[in-house]
Amino acid sequence: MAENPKLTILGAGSWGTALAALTARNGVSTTLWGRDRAALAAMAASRRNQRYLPDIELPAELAYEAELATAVRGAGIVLIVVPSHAFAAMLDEIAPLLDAGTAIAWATKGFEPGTGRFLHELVAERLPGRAAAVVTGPSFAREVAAGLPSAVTVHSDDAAFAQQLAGLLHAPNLRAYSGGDVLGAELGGAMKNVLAVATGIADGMQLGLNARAGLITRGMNEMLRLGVALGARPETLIGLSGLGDLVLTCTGDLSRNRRLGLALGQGVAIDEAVRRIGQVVESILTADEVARLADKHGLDLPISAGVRAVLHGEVTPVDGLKALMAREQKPEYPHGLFGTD
Ligand SMILES: NC(=O)C1=CN([C@@H]2O[C@H](COP(=O)(O)OP(=O)(O)OC[C@H]3O[C@@H](n4cnc5c(N)ncnc54)[C@H](O)[C@@H]3O)[C@@H](O)[C@H]2O)C=CC1
Ligand SMILES: O=C(CO)COP(=O)(O)O
Repeated sequence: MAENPKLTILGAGSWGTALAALTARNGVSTTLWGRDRAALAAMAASRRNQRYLPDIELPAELAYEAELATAVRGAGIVLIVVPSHAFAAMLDEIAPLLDAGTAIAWATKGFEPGTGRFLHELVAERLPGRAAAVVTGPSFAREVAAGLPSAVTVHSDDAAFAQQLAGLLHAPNLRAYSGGDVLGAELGGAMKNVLAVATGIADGMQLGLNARAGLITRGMNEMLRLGVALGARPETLIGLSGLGDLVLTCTGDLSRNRRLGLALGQGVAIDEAVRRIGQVVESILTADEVARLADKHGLDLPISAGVRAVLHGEVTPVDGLKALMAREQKPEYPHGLFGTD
């Protein structure tokens, strides 16, 4: 791959725009594609993403392209940052348009809705034979775009590609690490969104700081048990993509998933809460897929299951909490630290 590959970012929401601003500021030749031509033209003219990051001035070096074929042509790396429900269709759209050597990366957090398949599985199936990497970690778009200190991680089976992409993202105020556990990195980034709803609900109900810490810790335990059952490495789950993003999203009010929980805990109806947030809230789809994976592996993940039930209106937040508190008393680690013995 070229030493200074052209980077094309697909998805001009908050995170796609923030990443594009970051790499363009880093001197990487970056093109941003979004499906909304008018919004993209307005961004090019004003150098602002008025809807998603209105306070951020975008770098003059950032290029915009509304034609998908033109956007991906000649790209060394295509980085996909659309919501998970649009991910598979995005892969199908670009498949016939990509140059032979173009590598694929994604910063989407979630699974294929309805199947529980990981996004890397979709990439391997629809764009076989290409270097592939996930970009994840605790990183609110607005803070990255504002240049506040952050850390992310890039995982790939291809160590050289993970290292190369991390190098393109690495900046004076952004530490980009790399690793080789794609599944673990994806699982943490997806599952923390569900757990953020749980802590949001507890905080919305004003249950106190002890409740929040208990939920984060037991939520981490659920992530470890599911992750290890699926083949993730425990160290990935206690790293930036798992624990790091869990802490951020469970405690930071910039999180849309946490804000959904806060609203539900305050008695707001789910449709109204989603309308107020006005951006993608991945937990709504991810909660079903976590439940599907847990069932498949015979795991009882009570916090994640409770969030799913609340999101489906099967229980109220109050009853969901009562059910969690009424569970049998038991050892903290009945099956060993990672549920492996
Ligand atoms: N915002 C953040 O701080 C972070 C977001 N992420 C992840 O990045 C992904 C994207 O999230 P955001 O940019 O935050 O969402 P957003 O709600 O800010 O923007 C979503 C964008 O996706 C576009 N979009 C929706 N459906 C599409 C389709 N079918 N085809 C093409 N584009 C489509 C929308 O037009 C919009 O530009 C999510 O999976 C999210 O979990 C990951 C890390 C940080
Ligand atoms: O993934 C994120 C930060 O790392 C963004 O979280 P939300 O999608 O909950 O806003």
